[in-house]
Amino acid sequence: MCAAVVVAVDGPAGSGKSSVSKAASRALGYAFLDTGAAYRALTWQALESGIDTADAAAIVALLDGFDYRTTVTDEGTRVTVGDADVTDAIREPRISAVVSDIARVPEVRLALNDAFRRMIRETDAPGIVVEGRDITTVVAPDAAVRILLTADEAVRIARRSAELAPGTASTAGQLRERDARDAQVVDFLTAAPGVVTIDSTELDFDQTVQAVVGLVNDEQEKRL
Ligand SMILES: Nc1ncnc2c1ncn2[C@@H]1O[C@H](COP(=O)(O)OP(=O)(O)O)[C@@H](O)[C@H]1O
Ligand SMILES: Nc1ccn([C@@H]2O[C@H](COP(=O)(O)OP(=O)(O)O)[C@@H](O)[C@H]2O)c(=O)n1
Repeated sequence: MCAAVVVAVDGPAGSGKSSVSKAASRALGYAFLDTGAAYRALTWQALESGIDTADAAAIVALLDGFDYRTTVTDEGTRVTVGDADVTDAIREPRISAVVSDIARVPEVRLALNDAFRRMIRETDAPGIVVEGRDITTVVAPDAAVRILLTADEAVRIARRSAELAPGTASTAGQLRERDARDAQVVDFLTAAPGVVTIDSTELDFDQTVQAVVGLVNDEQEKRL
């Protein structure tokens, strides 16, 4: 039994899942778990090992020695695989381009989901905000608060483009293709029963964070 309040957040690429969830977790004094970082780190490991990401058997073979860790520092969360700090590398477009290959392998999802559930159980914070694609439905369907964070595609592409150096066109194509491929594996475009949709298309960043924090506070009040 997990004593922490679990806040599950799913949504498509660029909807604000990680930045909004991180800020909300800070405001609430909760821990934060970015599940996409683990899929990205395993992808980094595959590319580093010269493995074709379409080779599911080779990817599954990587799982055994996959030494994935996250460390919270004053500068933010650092992600390491073995001795390598991959915090920045896992955000590179070369990773985004093939991460969906890795995420569609059932053995990968089972292994990572087990690890995520363990991290949730072991948190010593009063709550934890967990974000990804299947948190509300598969990883933590019994979470106290379950949110689908969305925004119109054009807005998501504009936000993502503003972060990355390459032109909007390639960002747009990659984001669309990744969402389409990911949606074949898990449904993060429609809210499952009991999941609250927050559409941030017309909200600025702070308003979106406030919407998440408000939902959590409302839920906490109901439980008192
Ligand atoms: N409501 C919002 N208004 C404006 N910018 C936002 C909003 N939500 C997120 N952003 C910005 O959009 C970008 C993508 O957000 P991110 O958290 O990386 O999305 P995701 O994790 O869903 O892919 C970030 O630069 C973030 O600061
Ligand atoms: N719970 C999750 C989280 C991520 N993923 C995969 O990991 C990739 C990277 O996730 P991410 O959350 O870092 O992606 P962004 O939305 O931040 O761009 C996604 O495109 C999915 O392929 C997943 O399948 N299930």
